[in-house]
Amino acid sequence: MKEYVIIVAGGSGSRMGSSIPKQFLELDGKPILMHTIEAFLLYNGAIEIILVLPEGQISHWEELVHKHQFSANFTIAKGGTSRYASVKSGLSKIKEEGLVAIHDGVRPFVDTTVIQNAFETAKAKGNAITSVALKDSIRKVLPTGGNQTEDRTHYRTIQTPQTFQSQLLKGAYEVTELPTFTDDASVIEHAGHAIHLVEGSYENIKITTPEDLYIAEALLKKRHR
Ligand SMILES: Nc1ccn([C@@H]2O[C@H](COP(=O)(O)OP(=O)(O)OP(=O)(O)O)[C@@H](O)[C@H]2O)c(=O)n1
Ligand SMILES: C[C@](O)(CO)[C@H](O)COP(=O)(O)O
Repeated sequence: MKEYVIIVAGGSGSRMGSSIPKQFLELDGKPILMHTIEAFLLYNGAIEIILVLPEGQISHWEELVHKHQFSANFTIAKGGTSRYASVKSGLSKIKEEGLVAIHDGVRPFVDTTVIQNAFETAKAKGNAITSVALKDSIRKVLPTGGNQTEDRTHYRTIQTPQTFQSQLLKGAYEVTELPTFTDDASVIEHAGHAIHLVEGSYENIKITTPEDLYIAEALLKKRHR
């Protein structure tokens, strides 16, 4: 079955507060987004890559590709004003049926085992959503004020890749966008499908706020040892 990955990098990175979108910040002398692309090429050198970029940053990306002599093949799609709109734009580039992984451009430490497991489960069950167990205790903040303890074994932290049979995902993305959608699992759940969780990795961090860059540097150092 044909394999695609839509790498969503259409955001502005407001929580990072950097002068350029965080997906273009350098780690080990190379933009974060290039590390993410390479992680998928390591899994499958022939995977079809769709890269979703902010419309106003496409020429900046092209300059970076030139500067770093980055030779990967990819199709560019224009990002939207929400993650949902960006994924939808990426999906419009898929013409042939297959399996599609949706992955955050700012999760460069995803490894081959996680990607492979997600594709295999999606092939068998229709979808595969990577997740990890919570490490901290959690409390629920009540609308009436106050808070109460919750059993953390009832919860999982959700990551990407989130992988799907392409027709199933395209169908689900025809529904109206809800403000509560923060990932693709929510979209297909809303369309009535059961979600299949697969194991992610604690190293598969989403680079979101400035301190995540220190964690990213440490993870890179560990990999180079
Ligand atoms: N309109 C958007 C918003 C987000 N994303 C992508 O979705 C991923 C996860 O989103 P997040 O970490 O929230 O990125 P930003 O939206 O850029 O960050 P922030 O919410 O801090 O502004 C990122 O790779 C981001 O580029 C996207 O493609 N299009
Ligand atoms: C898709 C995601 O990375 C799963 O954890 C997350 O939902 C993205 O959320 P964000 O608010 O766009 O960072």
